[in-house]
Amino acid sequence: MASAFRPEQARIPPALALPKAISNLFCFTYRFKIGLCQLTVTPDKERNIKHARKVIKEAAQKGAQLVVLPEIWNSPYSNDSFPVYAEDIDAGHDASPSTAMLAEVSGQLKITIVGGSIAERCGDKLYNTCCIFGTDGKLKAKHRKIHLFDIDFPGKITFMESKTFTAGETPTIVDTDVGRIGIGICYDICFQELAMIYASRGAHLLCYPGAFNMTTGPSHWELLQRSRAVDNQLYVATCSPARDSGAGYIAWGHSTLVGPLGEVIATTEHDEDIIIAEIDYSILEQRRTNLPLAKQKRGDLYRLVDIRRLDAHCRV
Ligand SMILES: NC(=O)CC(=O)C(=O)O
Repeated sequence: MASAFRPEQARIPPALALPKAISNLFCFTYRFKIGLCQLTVTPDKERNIKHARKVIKEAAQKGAQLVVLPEIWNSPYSNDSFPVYAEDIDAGHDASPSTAMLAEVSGQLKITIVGGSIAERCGDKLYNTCCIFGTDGKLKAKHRKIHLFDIDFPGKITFMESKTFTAGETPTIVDTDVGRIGIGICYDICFQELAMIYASRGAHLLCYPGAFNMTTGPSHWELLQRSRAVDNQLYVATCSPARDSGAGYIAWGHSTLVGPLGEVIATTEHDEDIIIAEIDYSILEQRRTNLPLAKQKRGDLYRLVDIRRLDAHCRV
């Protein structure tokens, strides 16, 4: 069933156990294929852009209506590289060849793209930024990573994204032809409140372009995705770069789609791959009827506060 998504309908909070008769009135693209492109990334930016274009086309040929790319897919993941590869996304296509390619290809193929992330230059600041393009090739939203990856596992990995990046200030939830999508970048997945805010605003799917590593990957990557999905009763999709054992930062890989009961629907190992998997939003309603968490919450005892009034940033 593929028809236009009606964002005004999606604003209805997802507490969602909607009666079938009502949900049948909705015009979401209820069932569609998602493509998670676990790309190899090299120091050659031009090659990375060309390669991403080719792989996105392949995913679309395999039926993907929504394509997701990895975190920092056009450059190595390092504080030395971010300033060198950064692009001024708002300054037009010449200043941002990576997002120019995403705009072109999404419009040409009439697909939605959650464009992983790239280093964005804005004045004297750098951000780790995800651009979301609609089926008309237009930029629908930009998410700047809110939680910077500053961690220290002595003898294993220390990384300080805040050496180069500034943290974003705005949660991003976006209405697309393939539903209402909450966006986070990698470390953003560790913060449950962000996912809860998205769920409370009617998200069907959370997309996290990410690049976990050989320390955090084995212990946290799948666990966090399944937790965000089962706690919020929605789909969660992640997309990592493929692993390059010779790189300064070694990505874990294992891009994954998780369903609303926390079940892994599709995943892969660490090599380059395209995961094509089906999403069916009609099961959200059913799962939330089976397990009516939203109705059973004790709002008299605890409550989530949306300090930044997320609706103001919801671009439709
Ligand atoms: N790039 C990251 O933000 C990595 C991350 O979050 C991790 O835990 O690893």
